Amino acid sequence: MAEIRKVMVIGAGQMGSGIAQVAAEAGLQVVLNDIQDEFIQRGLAVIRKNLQRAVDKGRMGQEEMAAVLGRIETSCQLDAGSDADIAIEAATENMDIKLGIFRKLDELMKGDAILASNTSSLPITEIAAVTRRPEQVIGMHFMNPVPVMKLVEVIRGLATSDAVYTAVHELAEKMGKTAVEVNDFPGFVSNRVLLPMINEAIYCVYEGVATPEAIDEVMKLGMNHPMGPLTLADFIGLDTCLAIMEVLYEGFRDSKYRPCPLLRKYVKAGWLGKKSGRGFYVYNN
Ligand SMILES: CC(=O)CC(=O)SCCNC(=O)CCNC(=O)[C@H](O)C(C)(C)COP(=O)(O)OP(=O)(O)OC[C@H]1O[C@@H](n2cnc3c(N)ncnc32)[C@H](O)[C@@H]1OP(=O)(O)O
Ligand SMILES: NC(=O)C1=CN([C@@H]2O[C@H](COP(=O)(O)OP(=O)(O)OC[C@H]3O[C@@H](n4cnc5c(N)ncnc54)[C@H](OP(=O)(O)O)[C@@H]3O)[C@@H](O)[C@H]2O)C=CC1
Repeated sequence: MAEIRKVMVIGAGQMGSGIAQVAAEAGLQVVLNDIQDEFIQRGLAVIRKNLQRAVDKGRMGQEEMAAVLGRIETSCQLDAGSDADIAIEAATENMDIKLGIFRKLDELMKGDAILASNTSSLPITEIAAVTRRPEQVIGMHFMNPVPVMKLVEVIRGLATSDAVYTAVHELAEKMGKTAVEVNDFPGFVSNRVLLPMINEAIYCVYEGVATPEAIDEVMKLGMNHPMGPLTLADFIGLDTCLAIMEVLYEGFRDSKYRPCPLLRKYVKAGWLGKKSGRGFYVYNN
């Protein structure tokens, strides 16, 4: 396959902005897309802040920072990235939204472009099936915060070709990450293991076993987790956590994956965690 030089990132939220940042730092041309310019500007502000911190710490020169930012073009129109070699979709965790985006990408992008999704849990095979190029569709699952976390889970859909897998594996390594190959099952590996633990921690709050602070303290001091599960849930976004639990529950039809009612209640209340200012904790963003 031809070398990947240009990337379109769809969704400028916490994941999309991080993916755009590490891609531009790796020397790739980037088009960052979202439905509203306001979200793109918010994503760019986070990228600038991260790069400025690297400059302040002497890890990056001012000129390099300007060059990285210069490689990021922005647009609210998907066709601005139609000549990119790969699209990495990081829009909201909702199947209808993702299917709509992949249908459009399939129409717009050049024939040999790879279409990747950063979905946390949704089936890659189902996303691929709405395109005319299912062998070029793949999961490229970065971890949050993208500039810091080393892993990219690379998910093969049923039809994903070996050449596309290899190209995406190499791209992840070029972006300074370690790629791990996983097959397409609900929640893949990362969230099949992580989210039931988070959901169980929420059940502990729901059932009055302990306060959120106490639960997080147990897991930090007792299990050496860098963040307690409720802080992590707030960090991921409670809407995303609920969406992942729903995919696990519906995908396996096993009651062990039922989302905690308290999680549903918080999401209905708009308590989405750090990004909305309130979840299990309160934040001054
Ligand atoms: C839901 C899914 O589909 C999959 C997922 O992503 S699940 C979530 C996976 N992520 C995790 O589990 C994260 C768990 N938490 C951690 O690893 C750590 O708490 C953390 C890396 C986020 C912060 O680390 P810390 O040591 O507690 O804090 P701190 O010292 O402030 O930060 C360490 C470094 O990370 C950087 N950093 C922290 N948060 C950051 C962010 N949001 N964006 C960019 N950089 C960040 C800091 O600038 C700092 O960099 P330097 O050392 O170069 O200065
Ligand atoms: N949060 C996490 O820890 C992780 C999340 N992921 C996955 O990454 C994806 C994004 O998550 P995250 O960044 O946290 O979510 P955010 O809510 O922070 O960002 C999603 C962004 O996508 C935008 N968006 C929605 N629909 C479209 C569309 N049709 N076209 C372009 N942009 C759109 C949203 O705009 P608006 O606000 O208007 O809806 C928002 O700006 C999800 O699939 C999630 O599961 C993967 C790994 C970790």
